[in-house]
Amino acid sequence: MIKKVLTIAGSDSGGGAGIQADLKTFQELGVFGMSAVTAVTAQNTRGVHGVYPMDAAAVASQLDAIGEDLTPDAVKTGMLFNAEIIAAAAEAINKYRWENVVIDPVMIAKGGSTLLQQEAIQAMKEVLIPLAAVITPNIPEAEALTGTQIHTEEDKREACRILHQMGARTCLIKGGHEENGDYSSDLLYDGQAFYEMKSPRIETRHTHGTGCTFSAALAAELAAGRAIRRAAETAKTFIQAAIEDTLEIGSGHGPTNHWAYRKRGTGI
Ligand SMILES: Nc1ncnc2c1ncn2[C@@H]1O[C@H](COP(=O)(O)OP(=O)(O)OP(=O)(O)O)[C@@H](O)[C@H]1O
Ligand SMILES: Cc1ncc(CO)c(N)n1
Repeated sequence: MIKKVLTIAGSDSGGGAGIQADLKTFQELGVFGMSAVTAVTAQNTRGVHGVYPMDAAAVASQLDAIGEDLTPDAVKTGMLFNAEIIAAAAEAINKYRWENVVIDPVMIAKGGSTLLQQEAIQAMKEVLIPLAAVITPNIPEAEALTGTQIHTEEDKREACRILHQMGARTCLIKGGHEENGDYSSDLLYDGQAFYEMKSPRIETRHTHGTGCTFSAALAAELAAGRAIRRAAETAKTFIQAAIEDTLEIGSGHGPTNHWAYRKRGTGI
């Protein structure tokens, strides 16, 4: 049976993040990708030139079109931009009873551009986080959502506990932004136990779209029926390969290599 995964996210004209990263990742992991576009961004490896959000009604209409015909086995959200679009996403998830919901609470692009309005953070906490099978913040996003500061391992654990109390069934804080030089370590908490996934930090500037790619891989694996830890481990292996096997595209922060994981597995 073909598994279907829906991404509700923004378009990245540069092809490395957003909807484009999600659909490429879904394809690589053997699931059928679908998308509801929340915003069009004009972006390349040097930065964001423009952000053009969709009307929330246009997002709702895309979600209804999918919901009436093509039940997804997992859903991921990325850039949602404002409270109205967050409400439209939450409404569809509730209405169609979609499961395996991965919330990647995208807020700011690596160059500093706003991908989520500050005043929408409250809406994310109230209507979206309670629907999350997994939430995958990076460290600044976890800080913004919990109102804490994360410096130590214990700070990360505390942020995970808070996000779990807010209603996310699993919290997975990504360590790409950590100051610690040797490892990139992600922390998973399911309300009972902590589970750390650690990989050697790769020295590179080509990390555009790492978060989108990671959460898309996680959603694809959940759709395929994997348990959360196993899905997260595959997502970690997928992103490690994608960063390591660099493409050297563009003059700024280039995209990751979405086909590196498959290439390694099959010897292509
Ligand atoms: N230099 C690196 N070496 C190894 N792994 C990395 C590196 N940078 C990020 N990662 C991994 O990539 C995944 C995404 O983490 P990150 O914290 O970069 O997400 P993000 O900030 O949301 O990304 P983006 O906003 O660019 O989409 C995590 O699994 C993290 O451990
Ligand atoms: C559209 C979009 N979504 C997410 C990110 C975060 O990487 C980005 N840069 N652009």
